[in-house]
Amino acid sequence: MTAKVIDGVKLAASIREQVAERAAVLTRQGVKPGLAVVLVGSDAASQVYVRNKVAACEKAGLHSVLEQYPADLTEDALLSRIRTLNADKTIHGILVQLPLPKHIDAHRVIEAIAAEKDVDGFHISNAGLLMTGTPLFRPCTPYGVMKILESEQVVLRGAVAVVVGASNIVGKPMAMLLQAAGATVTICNSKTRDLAWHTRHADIVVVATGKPGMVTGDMIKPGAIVIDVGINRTADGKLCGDVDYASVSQVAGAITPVPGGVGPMTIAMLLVNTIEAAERSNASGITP
Ligand SMILES: Nc1nc(=O)c2c([nH]1)NC[C@@H]1CN(c3ccc(C(=O)N[C@@H](CCC(=O)O)C(=O)O)cc3)C=[N+]21
Ligand SMILES: [Mg+2]
Repeated sequence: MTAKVIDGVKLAASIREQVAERAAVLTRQGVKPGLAVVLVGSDAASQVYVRNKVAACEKAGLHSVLEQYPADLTEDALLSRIRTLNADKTIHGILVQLPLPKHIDAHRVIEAIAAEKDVDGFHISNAGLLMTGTPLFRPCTPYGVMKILESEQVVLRGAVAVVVGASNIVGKPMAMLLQAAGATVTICNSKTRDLAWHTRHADIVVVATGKPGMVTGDMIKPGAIVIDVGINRTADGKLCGDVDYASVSQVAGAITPVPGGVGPMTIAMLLVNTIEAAERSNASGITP
């Protein structure tokens, strides 16, 4: 069997079109949705990502502000910028690009973002709301994966799902969203004994480990859907995921490629979250 290759670029484009329509409605009502993206330091990959995010905003008719600071910015200075953005009525979403330099406590920074502007969904109150079944913002990458599964018409009720990787930004919220949709979810980690035993039982496998080639074709149930969240750069500068694409694509029913799978969806869902934030502030009548 050769897996269907899921086109994340195309799905992301259609979601961004819907965002553009909602942005136009809000703008006519006098509320231009705004996103602030904050980058500390000059990591090359981070610069590419934040520029892509800002470009996607402009294309969808959102207002965006890119704030770039040198790597030696103090934590206090960053917290102070966040407080200013929290109070800025033209800004509905705030994203602080991770990772942050080591001298800055990322937890403290995330908790400083107003929960109602936390379009990454990383704030503890948003994590708690997701866990208790009343999400405000769903973290963009897992949210994008859910949209992929929906567009592939994957039945989640009663399905067996395995999430490989237990990070706060992907693995754990991914498991929560799958669980809320009725799947039976196992979260595996780097210590899991016999990872293949788990993945072979799964109808849905989501891989977010940061280690290329961790999941191979022999670990996949024939026909399963495999979602590759990994983004790794090979020695020759090419992008690759965490899944061994060559072998898995011979066994899976469907697979997301890297690039062109989950990555573009992450950006599309960031725009969705920003629109939702702006719509909520408009409905509450607080913002101009
Ligand atoms: N606060 C915060 N929020 C994030 O959402 C966040 C972050 N920090 N730090 C870094 C990661 C990474 N991330 C990506 C988003 C899109 C692509 C993407 O569009 N990837 C393209 C390829 C892009 C390329 O060519 O490099 C693709 O997979 O097709 C990748 C990675 C968001 N992140
Ligand atoms: Mg740190």
